[in-house]
Amino acid sequence: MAAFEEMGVLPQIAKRLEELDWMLPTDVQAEAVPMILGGGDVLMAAETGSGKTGAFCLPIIQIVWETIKDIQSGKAPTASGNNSAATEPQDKWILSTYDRTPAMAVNPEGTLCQSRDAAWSGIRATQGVVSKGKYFYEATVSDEGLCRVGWSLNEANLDLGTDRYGYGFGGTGKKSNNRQFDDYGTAYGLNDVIGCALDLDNRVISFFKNGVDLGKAFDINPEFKNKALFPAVALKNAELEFNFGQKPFKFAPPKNFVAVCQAAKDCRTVNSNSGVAMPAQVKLKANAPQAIIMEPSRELAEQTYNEINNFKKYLDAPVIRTMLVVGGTPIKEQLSDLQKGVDIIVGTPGRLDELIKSENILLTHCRFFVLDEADGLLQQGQGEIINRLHSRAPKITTDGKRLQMIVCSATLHSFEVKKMADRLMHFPTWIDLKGEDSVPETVHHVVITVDPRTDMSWHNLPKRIPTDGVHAKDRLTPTSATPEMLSEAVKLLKGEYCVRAITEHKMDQAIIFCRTKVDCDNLETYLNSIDKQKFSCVCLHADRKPQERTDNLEAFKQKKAKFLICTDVAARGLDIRGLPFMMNFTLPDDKSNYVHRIGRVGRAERMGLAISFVSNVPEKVWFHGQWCPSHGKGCANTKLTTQGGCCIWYDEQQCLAEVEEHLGITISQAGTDMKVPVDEFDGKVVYGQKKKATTSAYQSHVAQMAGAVQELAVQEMKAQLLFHSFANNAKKIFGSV
Ligand SMILES: Nc1ncnc2c1ncn2[C@@H]1O[C@H](COP(=O)(O)OP(=O)(O)OP(=O)(O)O)[C@@H](O)[C@H]1O
Repeated sequence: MAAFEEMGVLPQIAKRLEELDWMLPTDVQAEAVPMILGGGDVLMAAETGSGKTGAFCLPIIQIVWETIKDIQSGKAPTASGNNSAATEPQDKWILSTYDRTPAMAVNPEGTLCQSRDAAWSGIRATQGVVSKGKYFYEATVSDEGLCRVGWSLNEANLDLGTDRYGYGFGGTGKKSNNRQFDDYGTAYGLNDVIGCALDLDNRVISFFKNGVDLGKAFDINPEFKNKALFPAVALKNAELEFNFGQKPFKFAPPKNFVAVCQAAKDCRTVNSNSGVAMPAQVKLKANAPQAIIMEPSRELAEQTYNEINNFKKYLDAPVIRTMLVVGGTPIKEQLSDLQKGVDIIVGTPGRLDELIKSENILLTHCRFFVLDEADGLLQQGQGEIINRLHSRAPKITTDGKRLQMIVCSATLHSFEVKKMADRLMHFPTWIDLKGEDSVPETVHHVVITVDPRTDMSWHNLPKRIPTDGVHAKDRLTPTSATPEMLSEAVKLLKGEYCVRAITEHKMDQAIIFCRTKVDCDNLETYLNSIDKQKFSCVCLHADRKPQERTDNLEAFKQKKAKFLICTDVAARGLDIRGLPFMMNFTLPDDKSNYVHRIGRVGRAERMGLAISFVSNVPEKVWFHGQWCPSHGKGCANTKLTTQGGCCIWYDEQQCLAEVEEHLGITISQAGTDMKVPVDEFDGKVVYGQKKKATTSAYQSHVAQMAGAVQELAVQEMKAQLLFHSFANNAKKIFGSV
């Protein structure tokens, strides 16, 4: 418990972790938790099973709880984002975090404001100018959306230009005062720079677009002669960056005009709506979560959702409300749950996108956007949804804090992820505990070659696994070694080898990954046909109904079924405590999925064995691309894709070479007797159990350090001798030293 509290984790959360037997943070947690608590975007890459889920869930739960607690207790946030009831700086020209509408977010520096609300939001500066002088400031449109910029009195409403106290110039090319919208200048948008000129001597307001003078926009109402005018802006789903003169203007101000921040003291006024802390202006909205966590599969979303509910057990006043948003569940239920209120949402991309697009989930309060298994999400083609959600989320929250993006996976080193990070993240910190993709030491992984030319047992197997039908139209004669016959034989042998491996290692729990859904179904049929008890198994793939998927995964976790047969949908993230074995019936198409698949074992320091069956003859397999009208369901087009069909010749040896090159290792081979080569240490390992130290940790540490300590002693001795000879020589030359 102390270790997590030392990292800044709340005692209520640390108490729960102790009950979960999490005595120490894992390496990635020790790095990531303080980083995320401190704010900022984080990219974390750490081995499978290294605790990444906890690394991002714990700080998010804590910050969401603290934020809601502050808002409910009326502690107003300050521009700097902390919650002290401090006043705003009286001498600086910044955007006021108090004189604004709740949905208008401001960055801690007070120079950038943004609203993602469907309604207009407004804000004014902390200071204004009065009586005489010619003043100027610039506003740059830094994100698409609607905006009106200009000047207004303190009593103006924040929807600039909709009453007589405000004077605005909108992106639609219209000026606005007293709800009068007239054509003026030209329209403006993303990256345009609007110069706002206020001539108090002649009582005139004018605007500039990218340095071009658009002429007089308003004569200021003489009634306001002794009233201060403040820089002001109204936004609708847009973002604007202000320069009150603290840095060089992009376009020179007109002659005799000075930056508004250079106004003489007697011509400046502090915004009375600003300054001392106001009652909390930030209001919570039922369907506006503080955190959105995106997962690549419903199983992983459920798992993370359950973990969060687990971690927050002792947090109350406020209770953090969580919600699972995945496809395949009635949307009506989700809509009513959203109206009851939610603070953290865990979901899959499709359903999240649907509910956010329809504004059933609002992003106005979202301060965490998490992409778990990020490279997997990009591989699934979810990049567009990620961009869309990110663009709709405010980059600065309503209490002045920056949106935090957390991106994690065990295999993050892909160009796609780096490109996305550059595009969406704000100076992210990389927490990279393992460099390129690697396999945890707790995973023993081996390859078993499948060669129907040397192992002829496929000719007379007592039971044959149903095969995937790609050779249904081929003439297969067992005596002929045609590519088609050998390919079909590979399929038969893999079924046999799977049974052989289970028997040899007395497997009582294993995940078996197949390349296609039909392979999963065939293997399930085959194992059940041999011995429903000894080989009890369930399937997990996208063609199974959501409820069946949930039930099957639960049956496997409860050990009611010994084997979980699945496609890559389960490759990432699934956490089955102490899982001892996994098998690759066929290697995955994507080499990074190899790490994710075998990473289902060897988690939380427990040992695991991963066996991959790799054919060394080409195998004809299904490949249903976009062109397949049935997306593979009941497809019988056994032609090759090059002939408009849905099959390819799969070169598994090539896949293996890519995996080995990707990991920079040569994966050890085992024989068709399924015996796994063990070194002297491995012989003592029990898969599924924690690594037993062969000696006490201290002894093995001492043994390990002995050489280095010895070397140090020798160096120390040499240094002493050198010093004495130096001292003696110096004495001879200079007398006493
Ligand atoms: N600090 C800890 N102490 C003890 N066990 C932990 C700790 N952190 C996580 N675990 C356990 O380790 C297992 C793996 O954790 P987790 O699923 O978060 O790993 P991961 O890095 O997300 O794996 P993957 O890359 O496969 O998604 C889980 O069973 C979890 O309960």
